[in-house]
Amino acid sequence: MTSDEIIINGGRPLRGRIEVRGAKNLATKAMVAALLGKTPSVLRNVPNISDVRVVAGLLALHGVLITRGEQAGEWRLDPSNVEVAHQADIDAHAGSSRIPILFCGPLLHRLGEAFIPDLGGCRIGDRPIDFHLDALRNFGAIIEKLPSGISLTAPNGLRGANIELPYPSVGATEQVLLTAVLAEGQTELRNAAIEPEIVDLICILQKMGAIISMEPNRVIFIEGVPELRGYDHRAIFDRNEAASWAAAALATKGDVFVGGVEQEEMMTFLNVFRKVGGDFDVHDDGIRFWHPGGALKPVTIETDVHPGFMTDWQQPLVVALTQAEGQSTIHETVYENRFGFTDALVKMGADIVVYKDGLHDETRRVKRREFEQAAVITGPTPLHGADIEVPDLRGGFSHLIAALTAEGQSKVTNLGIISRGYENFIEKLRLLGADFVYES
Ligand SMILES: CC(=O)N[C@H]1[C@@H](OP(=O)(O)OP(=O)(O)OC[C@H]2O[C@@H](n3ccc(=O)[nH]c3=O)[C@H](O)[C@@H]2O)O[C@H](CO)[C@@H](O)[C@@H]1O
Ligand SMILES: C=C(OP(=O)(O)O)C(=O)O
Repeated sequence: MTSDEIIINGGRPLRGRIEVRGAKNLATKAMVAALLGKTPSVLRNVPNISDVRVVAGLLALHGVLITRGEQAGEWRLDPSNVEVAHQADIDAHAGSSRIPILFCGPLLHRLGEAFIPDLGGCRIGDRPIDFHLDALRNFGAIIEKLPSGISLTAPNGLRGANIELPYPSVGATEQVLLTAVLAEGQTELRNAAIEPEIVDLICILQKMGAIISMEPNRVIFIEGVPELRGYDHRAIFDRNEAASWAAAALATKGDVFVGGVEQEEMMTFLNVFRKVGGDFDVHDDGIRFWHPGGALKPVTIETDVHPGFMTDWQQPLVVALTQAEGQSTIHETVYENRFGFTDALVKMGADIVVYKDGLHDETRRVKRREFEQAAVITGPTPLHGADIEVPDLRGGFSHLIAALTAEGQSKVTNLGIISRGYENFIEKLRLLGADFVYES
């Protein structure tokens, strides 16, 4: 056995308590924001995941001194000596994560130049960066495409801009925020993403001295300031990790208290969880999710930008839907190719049909996006163990859930991808009473 695989004996409910950590989709960006400060920043509740380590490596290459605090998950980031990194060293980070694109604005402000390696992240669609590059050009950046990344300069500095995003992209909104805060003059961003992690990033930037106001209808105003200081901040909890463990509790007919989760950011997920037939109790220190017995019910879900049902939640939930009585439909409107993970579930006995051009009937005639896909899940179908390979982060977690739900033994390989976004998931499985063999 290698440390990249796990053998799971399924069919046992998950029961117990685990804690979620800070969000991958905030902590990594907060680390980049530290580059903008004149003084060191302290970030708490940082998850021990590989995406965080990738960003730490890139920051270190640019001269940021990173030290760990006494408490688990506390990081101090000192940007006093930011410097240009060697392109060859940066190249080593190519394909590792999506976060490097957010270094553009901060490095242009600090150094007047930036080299960004080719991006990684989950392969769930084309994931272009045109909105990022258009916004940066609006601020005054000059961008050159190189064989292994992009190089940027700003010979005349960066100036506030009027930007309207064609779609409320999370990354492009963060790009604009991280660039506008130190740009000269005002920036108006329209059609911005307003995910809770973006609001948390805005809180961090405000602590640093930025002036940012969130207006109705996805408009954000930023008044550039000449300098920013460091921040002290506790990262918002990871909504995706929380929803994943909740889905695991439901699919395995279990009962899991997920500590550190707050209701407000989970509202849309909680509604769906209840409609499917799961139950939950909100406490001050977390949310308990359980399967109350009886049949699960089918649902129709459309993934969307916040406050809609997040695309990252659909993959874990699909496993629970294989156990619902009747036909569920998921319309995926955020990414054009996010159902690849269902092949493994079908191999395990699920009845799932993917419609690559979307599904259009009397209830849904109009496509919201050109590339929509849909999956129809008909249940309940018993799942049986199989050898399966993790395709991407959330798909990988859904494979773990499927193996935990299935009767018999499954071997899940390529586990490393799951460490990109789930801290200590093996230990958490142990805490919840899962039956498995894993050798680190
Ligand atoms: C590290 C991180 O925070 N990842 C999250 C972030 O990804 P990420 O920030 O990459 O996702 P975006 O919100 O930018 O992407 C949404 C849509 O916009 C399109 N698009 C985006 C940028 C661009 O320049 N051009 C373009 O066409 C994408 O192809 C996609 O169809 O938000 C997604 C949507 O909530 C989540 O699934 C990811 O977990
Ligand atoms: C798609 C995801 O992440 P990334 O943008 O880092 O690939 C995710 O977290 O599910």
